[in-house]
Amino acid sequence: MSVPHSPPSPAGQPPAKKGKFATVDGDFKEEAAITEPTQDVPVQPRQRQPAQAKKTKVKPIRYKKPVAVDPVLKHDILTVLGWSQLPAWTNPPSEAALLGPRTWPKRGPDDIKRDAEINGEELKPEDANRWEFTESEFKVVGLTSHGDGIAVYPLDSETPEWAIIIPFTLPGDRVRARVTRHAQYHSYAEPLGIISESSETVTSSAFPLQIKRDNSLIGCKYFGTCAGCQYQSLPYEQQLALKRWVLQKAMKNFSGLKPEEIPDVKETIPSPSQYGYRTKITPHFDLPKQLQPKRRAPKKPAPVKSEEAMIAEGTGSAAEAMYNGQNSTNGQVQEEFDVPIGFEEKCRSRLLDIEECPIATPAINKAMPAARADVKKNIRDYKKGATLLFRDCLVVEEDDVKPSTTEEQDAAKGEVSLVPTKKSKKAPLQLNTNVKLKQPEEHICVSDHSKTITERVGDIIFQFPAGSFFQNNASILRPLTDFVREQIELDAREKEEDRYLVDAYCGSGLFSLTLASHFTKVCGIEIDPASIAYANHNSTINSITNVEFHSGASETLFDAVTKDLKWAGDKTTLIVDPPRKGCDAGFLKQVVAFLPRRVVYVSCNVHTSKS
Ligand SMILES: C[S@@+](CC[C@H](N)C(=O)[O-])C[C@H]1O[C@@H](n2cnc3c(N)ncnc32)[C@H](O)[C@@H]1O
Repeated sequence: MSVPHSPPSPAGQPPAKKGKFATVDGDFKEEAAITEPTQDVPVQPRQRQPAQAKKTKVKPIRYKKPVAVDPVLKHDILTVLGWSQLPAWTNPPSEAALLGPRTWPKRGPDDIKRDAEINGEELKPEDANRWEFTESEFKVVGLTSHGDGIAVYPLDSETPEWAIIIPFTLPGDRVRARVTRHAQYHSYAEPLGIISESSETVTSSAFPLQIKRDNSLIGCKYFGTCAGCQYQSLPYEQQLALKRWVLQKAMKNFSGLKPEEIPDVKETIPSPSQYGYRTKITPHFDLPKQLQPKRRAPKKPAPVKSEEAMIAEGTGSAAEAMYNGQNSTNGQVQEEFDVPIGFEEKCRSRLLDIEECPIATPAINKAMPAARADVKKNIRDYKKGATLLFRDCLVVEEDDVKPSTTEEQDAAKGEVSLVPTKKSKKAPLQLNTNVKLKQPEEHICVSDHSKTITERVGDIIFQFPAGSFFQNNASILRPLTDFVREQIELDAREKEEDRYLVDAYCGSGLFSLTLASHFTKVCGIEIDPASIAYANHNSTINSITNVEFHSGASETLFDAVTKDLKWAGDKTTLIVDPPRKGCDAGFLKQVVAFLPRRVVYVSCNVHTSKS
């Protein structure tokens, strides 16, 4: 997560004072994906089977014409290839040139004959001339802002330098990789093994950092295959340096600021925990092909039976009966489906079966086996694939969610009524305002989107719907909110009775409530009504009385602030923490018109903090 403050000067305004930018680490190294090497160094790139051990079926390389080139990736590639290559970007090689036999190393007729023999296949005459790509050696010379290695390969005489993106590799690595996909301006390859690894001494203008792989640091058995994490093979301080470099590049290349206006990027603030910190994960699963609706056996009208009757005759739950006896255990042997439940595999569009996720909290990892087993056992009950929710939650002394009662009863009990989350159509929840954390603190895992989650940041307790946004790295929340407070630097000339804070995109009130004691009045705005209801509830349970929360789009915020609240810009601090896509242009226009005294911009995607 990047936390720059003092945003770039908006168009038409005097340049922003040269400020400081900092990154706070703690993203899901999205954040968020190796095998046994072909030779000496274990990268954990994908297991390469000895030729005789397995049938080798080389899939044809896919060519996908991209709709638009990611400008950040384009910049990273051209920095490696040299900007003299820019003309090639306006006239990219054709599909035929990319896929043509002269482009990539060829498998000769002997290879094809050998493979056919191994696979027990008959060699057809046309196969003798069939061209297929095999793997090759690549030297990695750069790194994309998303953490993938960039190698350069001579495509043909017209394109002597062509970029190959190879995940899990680092500048300085010599690797074996198999090209799997071409895009219009570069190709993707999956790593097969490291031939020689990056060394500390390697730096270049395209990659100015000194990094060195240390595979003993890898804390997850899926690292190198799962698309979730990129940097586990690097010492943590080098991961932090990489994050800072990404922010520096973004400021230089995408902020629109003149070089003299570009702020210094401070050292990345480390996350107190590097594993076991993530409080939410959402693995998913697809239905096995055999169970997908069009493949299911057509429904026959079946006599309606009671659930008890079905249980008595061993046909399981009513849901199982939907599929016309397909699920019957009545004398038939059921086909077992080992459904992968997890995250996308890097380089391949398929799911990886994840039994544990070491970056998630212990409570989440404890809950995963039973939830996974339940899905696998009851896979026939699902009509389609789904995403599972695992969310870490502090245990409160009493059950915090109570059934809806009358308003008077609720008022008498000191309860506030909350609107249901967008996804749940259930009756409004009633939350207990007397929230006491179980001592010593205990964590559980919650999977129901409509349930209430409890977290603590310093002395402040936060509750929010399990299905709504809350920062995912609990260990970094105190340093993050402290950092934001330090950046505000209220000065003595700001009268205590005249200090206002606007928290745009406030969620369930994280910044409003952790900063409220420094301001006369605080106003938070958030588009998700459920989060707003919980923000109000959070101010109640923490006895914070100088905050008000409004449900609505931040784009409409300043009308309320200037007309209704009558707060002046020069007395108001603005915190902006938008979703990954960044702020809407209308909102930014209003910020410029309002001219707040200071702005703290919290961002999880530095590349959308431009504007
Ligand atoms: C990155 S989260 C930040 C939430 C909060 N500041 C926190 O740290 O917990 C962004 C929030 O913006 C909300 N949001 C998205 N679009 C919005 C809009 N147009 N106006 C107001 N809020 C919006 C989302 O619901 C989400 O809660």
